[in-house]
Amino acid sequence: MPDDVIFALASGAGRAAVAVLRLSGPGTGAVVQALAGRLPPPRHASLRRLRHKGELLDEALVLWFPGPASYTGEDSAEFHLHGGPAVLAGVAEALVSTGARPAEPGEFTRRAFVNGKLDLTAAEGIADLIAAETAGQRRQALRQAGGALATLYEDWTARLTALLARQEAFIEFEEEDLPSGLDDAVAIAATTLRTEIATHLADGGRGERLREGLHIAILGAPNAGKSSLLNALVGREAAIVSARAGTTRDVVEARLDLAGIPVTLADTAGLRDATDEIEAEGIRRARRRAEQADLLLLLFAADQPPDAETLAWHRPNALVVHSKSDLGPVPSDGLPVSAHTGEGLPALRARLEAEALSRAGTTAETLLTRPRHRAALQDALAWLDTLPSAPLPELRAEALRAALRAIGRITGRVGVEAVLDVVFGEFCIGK
Ligand SMILES: Nc1nc2c(ncn2[C@@H]2O[C@H](COP(=O)(O)OP(=O)(O)OP(=O)(O)O)[C@@H](O)[C@H]2O)c(=O)[nH]1
Ligand SMILES: [K+]
Ligand SMILES: [Mg+2]
Repeated sequence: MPDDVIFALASGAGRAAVAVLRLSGPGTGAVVQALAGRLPPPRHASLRRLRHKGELLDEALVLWFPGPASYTGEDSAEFHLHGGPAVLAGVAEALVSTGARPAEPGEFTRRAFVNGKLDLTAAEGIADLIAAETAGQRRQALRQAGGALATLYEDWTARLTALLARQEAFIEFEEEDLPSGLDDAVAIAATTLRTEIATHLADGGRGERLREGLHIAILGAPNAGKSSLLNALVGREAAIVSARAGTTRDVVEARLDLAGIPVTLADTAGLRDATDEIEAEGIRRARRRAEQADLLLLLFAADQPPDAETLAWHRPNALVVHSKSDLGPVPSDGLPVSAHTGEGLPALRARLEAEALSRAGTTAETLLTRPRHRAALQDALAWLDTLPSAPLPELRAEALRAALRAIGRITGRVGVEAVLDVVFGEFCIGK
């Protein structure tokens, strides 16, 4: 258990009207007293003069949060200072001279986890909430920080623990002492659990995609109007547009918010057999980006015949867009769009929003959000899958224990020891 007092700026860096400095650790009360005199009443903002070596540093609001009813579970405090660099430097220096030290990244939340204030998924939710750029991300992060995933996984953990307890009892006691069919009951309950975990996993990666953002790449022949379309969709001149074929070389990225889902839209080099070394590298990058993208926009310009290079990218995740629709009639197999007149842009945007919503999370469900959740649940599922064919009760118990450990890795609460209490507490077998 760490007993040093840590401190950090909780508000953003830079000059500001108010800067919030946060402290945590068992010695926090003494540190606050050293700077601010007597402690304010718990959880009430009090105006205090902060002094160090006789010098006035600032007049600040001081909040005192005695543990365990604090964010970290430890004694904690906040100074709401005037947000100037000299004030912050002076207070930081004073804090260090009292023995406090600057916090490591994430250290407050880490201490909260160590003190049982939240599980790992809630801690991840808090990190995601701070990083959230769109409303969709914010909703998902808030749900996770509020314990939605923890509740789901803890429910599974509790049920697995109960199953393991029964399975252990089956091994421990003579069969005639137990209700008949107990082993079958374990098998049936395990199958139900298995189905729930499998359903949770079969989410199409929507929660992860909402957290990480969706990648859309624009592909097409040189001069198909890719850069013009990117600029039109994001409403600024993000990429260079010119009448010369082969203008774009590097992948040009712009961020978009589509129905609350963060999207990185990538403009790429026009696809063709390039002889120019730099252009050829640009086309390699375009192809690499296209391979990684969640969605492809294939551009075919009304004034050019469809090119084989772009047609080759016709895949299930590709949308056909007929660009420069102001220049003439276009086929009906795609979306007509003109970056010059704006024709078709609202329809394209609506289509992209629908595609984004179908691929990324919605607000109603509790979705897993990180590859580590997925990996651990797949591991748990694989162990549950061994149950029906495991020839011995001991092996079935081992499989249940391994599944429990896998889910315990997600929440950070492994808790396999708890099973012993359940075995001898829940089962009064009369021995
Ligand atoms: N009439 C018309 N011209 C367009 C439209 N979109 C782009 N253009 C023109 O087409 C030319 C090429 O546009 P770009 O956006 O640079 O095309 P690109 O596909 O990015 O080209 P590369 O980067 O060279 O592969 C420019 O002269 C644009 O002004 C459109 O919707 N209508
Ligand atoms: K061009
Ligand atoms: Mg371009």
